[in-house]
Amino acid sequence: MLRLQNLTKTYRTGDRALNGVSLTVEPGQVVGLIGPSGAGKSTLIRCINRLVEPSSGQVTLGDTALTGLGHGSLRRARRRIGMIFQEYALVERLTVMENVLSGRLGYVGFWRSFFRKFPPDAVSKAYALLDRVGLSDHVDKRADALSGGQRQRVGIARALAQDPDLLLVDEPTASLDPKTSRQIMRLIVEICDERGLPAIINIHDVALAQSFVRRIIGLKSGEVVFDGAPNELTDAVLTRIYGEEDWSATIRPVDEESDDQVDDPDAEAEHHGPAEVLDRERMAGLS
Ligand SMILES: Nc1ncnc2c1ncn2[C@@H]1O[C@H](COP(=O)(O)OP(=O)(O)OP(=O)(O)O)[C@@H](O)[C@H]1O
Repeated sequence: MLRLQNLTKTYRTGDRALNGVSLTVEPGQVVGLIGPSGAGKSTLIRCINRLVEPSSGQVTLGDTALTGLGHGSLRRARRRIGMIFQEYALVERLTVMENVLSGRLGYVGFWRSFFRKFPPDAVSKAYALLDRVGLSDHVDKRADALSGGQRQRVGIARALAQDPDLLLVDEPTASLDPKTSRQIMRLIVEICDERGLPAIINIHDVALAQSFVRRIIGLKSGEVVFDGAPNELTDAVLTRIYGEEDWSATIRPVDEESDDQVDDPDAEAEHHGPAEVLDRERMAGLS
C-alpha cells in the first residue's frame, strides 16, 4: 500500500506545486490522476520516488517511509518502484530484450551489468514478461524499429522486470493513437489487477481514464479536489477541477445503460466499468 501524508512541494522559484496532499492507494488499485496543466500531477508522481524532493510530508510504501531514507536505502527502495513514461525512455539502439533486462540493472552487480551478463532466471523472466505484453515475436528487434504502442509495451515490461511494489505512470498514452491508447491502458490495468500492484497514472484524457480505472483523483493548484469513482465525475466536478467549459463532448455519459450486443471490447469498455470488461475479456480468453 502507498500512503501520502500531507505532502507539500515548493520549488526554489517559490512555486507551490503541492499543497498538503494526503491519500492512500491499496494493492491492485489503479488511480487515474487528472487535473489542468500546472496542477502538480508530475510533481506528485516525482515526489513519491523522490526524483523531486518533497518540502514536507511523508511518503510510505508498505512498511518503508521513503521520505526518511538516506541515499543508499533510497536507491534500493527505488528498485521497487517501476516508472512508465510518455516518451518510453528506451535505449533506441538496444534490443527489446536488452531494454527489458535493463529493468534488472539495480539488482545485478556493476561488472555483470557492464558486460550485460544477466542471470538465466532474469532472462527467462524477461521472456515471460515480453510474452505477457504481447511482444514475444519482437524480442531481438531494436527498440528504434518498433511502433509507439510496441515501445510502450517494452516500457511496461521493463518496469515489471524490476519486480515493483508500485507503478508510477506518467502520461503513458500521450504519444499514441486512440485505439493503441486504449490497449495500453487496458494492459496496465490488467497487469496491476493480476499482480496486486498499486499504480498512479498521470493522464490528461479524462474519457480514457474513466473507461479503464476505478478511481480518479482530481488535482487543482496542488490540492486534491476530487477523489472518487469514474461515474462521479460529473460536469460540476470537472468544472471544479478545470474551470468552466462545455463538458458534453469530453466525458463518458454516466447513466447510459444499453442492451445492445457489443462485440468490440473497446466499444464495450465505454458502456461498462473496467472491472466488468476485464472479467469478460478474461472469461472469453481475450486477455
Ligand atoms: N523544476 C521546477 N522548478 C520550478 N517550478 C516548477 C518545476 N516543475 C514544476 N514547477 C511548477 O510547479 C507547478 C506544478 O507543475 P507540474 O509540472 O507538477 O504540473 P502538471 O500538473 O504535471 O502539469 P502538466 O499537465 O502540464 O504536465 C507549476 O506551477 C510549475 O510551473
